Amino acid sequence: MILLDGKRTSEAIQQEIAAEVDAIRENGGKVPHLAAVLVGNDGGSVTYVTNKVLACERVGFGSSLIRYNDDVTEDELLAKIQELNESEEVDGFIVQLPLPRHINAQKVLEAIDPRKDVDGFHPINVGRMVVNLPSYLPATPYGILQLLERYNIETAGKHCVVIGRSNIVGTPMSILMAKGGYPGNATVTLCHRNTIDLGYHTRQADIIIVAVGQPGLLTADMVKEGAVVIDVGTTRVPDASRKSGYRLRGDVDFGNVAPKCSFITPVPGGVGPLTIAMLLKNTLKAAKREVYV
Ligand SMILES: Nc1nc(=O)c2c([nH]1)NC[C@@H]1CN(c3ccc(C(=O)N[C@@H](CCC(=O)O)C(=O)O)cc3)C=[N+]21
Repeated sequence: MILLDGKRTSEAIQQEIAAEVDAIRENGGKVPHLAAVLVGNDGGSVTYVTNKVLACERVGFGSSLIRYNDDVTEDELLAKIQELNESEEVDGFIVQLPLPRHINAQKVLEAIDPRKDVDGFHPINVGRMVVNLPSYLPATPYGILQLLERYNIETAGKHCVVIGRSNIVGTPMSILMAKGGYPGNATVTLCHRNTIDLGYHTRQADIIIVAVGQPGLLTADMVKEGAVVIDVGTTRVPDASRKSGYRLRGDVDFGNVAPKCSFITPVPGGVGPLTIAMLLKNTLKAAKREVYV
């Protein structure tokens, strides 16, 4: 069993990005700038956005964090997005999800200029991804592709079972794994809450990618010997023995599943850190006008 070290892989990618930023600066260019819009005080969201801003500093990007209370109006948010769309300084920005219920998240995402949509959530970027046009890939699936590639995991002709059909992970992941090229060329099954007998599907899988947010969903009896298991879940569960009062749990029963695997990601330290690295990568591409020329 080989642990897919997301933290180390993320650091390697961030070093590559930092080297490019140094080169841009030495050539008198403008360093990339990422802005993040955060609404409310949800613990997870604050942690992720803070990590994103810290990562920007590490690689030499400019960054700004724009915070609002839960009671911000949709119009206020849309006005800020307009400003970020027009900003000469900001190359890319994200609006952290989830948003409060009184705000139409889809409307907000569609207000983002696709050229600055470094999350890759705008329907234009999703559509371009599907038909193989240059686009910003959503950071979590993009990070998983990097992990497969950097560990030289064979995907062609393999049976890949994706569990979860969210817009930001499961659905794009299933599409990307089925595409031509490496990593890709897999035979893909997309499972979700209406799937009958999930284990029937997962037991046939060479690669399982689980993105549900249900701690311990994937158990050892559901996994074939030698499978590759990618755990996207990061649910906070109460833990009185921790200073923080919680710990992170993935969607995989790691202790029992890991011994059966050829490769497996831990939580924390697996997919999460890659998500941040690939957001930076997309911001670098935005600054270099690589996607939309
Ligand atoms: N517009 C938008 N874009 C996102 O990319 C987005 C979002 N909204 N909303 C929430 C989800 C979740 N997400 C994570 C990012 C990093 C970690 C991460 O770094 N996790 C660390 C641990 C962090 C900790 O200690 O809590 C790890 O797994 O090792 C996890 C989850 C991005 N998301």
